[in-house]
Amino acid sequence: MPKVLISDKMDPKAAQIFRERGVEVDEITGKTPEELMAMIGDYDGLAIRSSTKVTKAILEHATNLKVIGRAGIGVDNVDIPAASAKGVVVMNTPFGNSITTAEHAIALMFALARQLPEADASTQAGKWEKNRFMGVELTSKTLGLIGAGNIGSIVADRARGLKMKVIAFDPFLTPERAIEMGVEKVELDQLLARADFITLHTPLTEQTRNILSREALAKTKKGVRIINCARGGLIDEAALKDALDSGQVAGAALDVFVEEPAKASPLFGTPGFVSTPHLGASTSEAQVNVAIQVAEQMADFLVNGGVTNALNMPSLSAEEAPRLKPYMALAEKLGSLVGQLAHGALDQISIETEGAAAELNQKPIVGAVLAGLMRVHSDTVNMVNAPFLARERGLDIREIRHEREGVYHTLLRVTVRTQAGDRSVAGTLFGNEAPRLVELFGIKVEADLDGDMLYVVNEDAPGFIGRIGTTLGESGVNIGTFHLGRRDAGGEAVLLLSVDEAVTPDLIARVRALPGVKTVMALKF
Ligand SMILES: NC(=O)C1=CN([C@@H]2O[C@H](COP(=O)(O)OP(=O)(O)OC[C@H]3O[C@@H](n4cnc5c(N)ncnc54)[C@H](O)[C@@H]3O)[C@@H](O)[C@H]2O)C=CC1
Ligand SMILES: O=C(O)C(=O)COP(=O)(O)O
Repeated sequence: MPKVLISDKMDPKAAQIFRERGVEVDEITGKTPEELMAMIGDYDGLAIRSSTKVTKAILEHATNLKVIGRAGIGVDNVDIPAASAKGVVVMNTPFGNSITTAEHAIALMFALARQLPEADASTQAGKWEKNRFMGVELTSKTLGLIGAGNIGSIVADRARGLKMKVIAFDPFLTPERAIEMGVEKVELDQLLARADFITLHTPLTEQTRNILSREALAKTKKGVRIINCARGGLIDEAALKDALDSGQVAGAALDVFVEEPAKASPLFGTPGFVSTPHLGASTSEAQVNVAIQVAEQMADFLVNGGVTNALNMPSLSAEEAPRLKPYMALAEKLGSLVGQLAHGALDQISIETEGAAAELNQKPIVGAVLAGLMRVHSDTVNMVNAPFLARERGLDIREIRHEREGVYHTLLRVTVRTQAGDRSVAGTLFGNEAPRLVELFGIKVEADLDGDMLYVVNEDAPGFIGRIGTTLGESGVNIGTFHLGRRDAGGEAVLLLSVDEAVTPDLIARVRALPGVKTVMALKF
């Protein structure tokens, strides 16, 4: 039974779903990195929010880990390259808390416009400072959206409902989408110059880090109010403090900080500054949504192999999974076959599909070919880390779909480029489910690729099959299946034998000693 650790506070629905789906679950929150390192080895899955930091060091101890599920959106607390290299799938729940977070941004915008936190504190202190708190209206003001994705577009929608003018800076926002959203697409400098309020909704990346830098803040409209419900690090906090002090920025509301938990900050106590402790996603509705989604996605993966919302591997829907399953088995076997047979460095791999195979989602097929190929050299390779490792080794990966149907109703061909030239293998599915090799290095040969096999290339000559049968018999090796193919009569012939036990070096030496034998190799599937 797969076992999952929930290491951050999560709605109880998550644990309930794991149990219902046959996944064992422990909920242990608030552990130090050292404590997490000591326990992570027991688990197949790790369910987190933003508190747990899944570092490379933790992943190194995660000997059984297959999936990390983020009950939320941002995954900047997960070292995704390290997880990918280890073959661990990382998934998030990209929509479950977006409305809630957008609402928090709007709430903070009102809090700034009407100085609600300060007015509340003053009133509850018995001061009744009616003349101290003069606000501003939102109607007709310009809201500058930095990042117009899921959350940004909900914020834009709500802001338009408040009769604000919305302008957006997002390099990936198409003009059509901007029209659909009812926003004006602008460059960052224009946004800074024009916005009365600025709200940030981008992930934290190398491009967005300090997007509101000291220089950017200096370009803002005097008296601007800024909201950040996305990620700490998007704003230079020291520069923001100075801009608040100078009055360049009239108000700033931060839900997220460079260092979290933020227990001290020069910003604290600054007039016009409002903060919440990373509460963007904290509503009961959003927490139930993300808990249910993450548990279902992780259970799907651990129990059935379904992949949804993974950040480091292609999705595989519950409908596609059964159709793709035999193709992935075929793809993995063909990848493994070329990996075992092709010698020396490979610099290019082409994965061609024809007929029915060409109509399927190609990404999982490509992932499975690469996993088969790379696993020849490492036991820890799987569909997740294979493409990553292949690219790291400089392998040029090509996907080619042929609409036409050839001799076979469905065909998958894998060709690798080696120093000795191209090497190609092809396979089909018998009865739409049984993987079958149909071509090996240009020679037609039909074979199942299963268990231990012996691969022999020899000169096609009478008597050879008898001799090899005798040699195996004398070695006490039982032949399961026997497949033959040849380029042309009297030319090069290929023999693929499945055998009931592992092929020993002694057997290889005996076969190699037979007249006419050019190559002998043990294969394993
Ligand atoms: N405070 C909280 O509790 C929560 C925070 N978040 C954070 O909100 C952020 C946004 O989430 P979503 O809207 O769901 O993400 P999304 O992926 O739907 O949208 C992000 C947008 O940022 C844009 N973008 C990327 N690079 C950019 C750049 N250099 N300049 C301008 N725009 C750029 C993208 O094109 C995309 O449209 C994430 O960082 C997420 O972690 C999400 C949920 C809760
Ligand atoms: O979903 C996100 O990106 C968030 O930042 C929410 O964080 P949380 O799960 O509340 O710690």
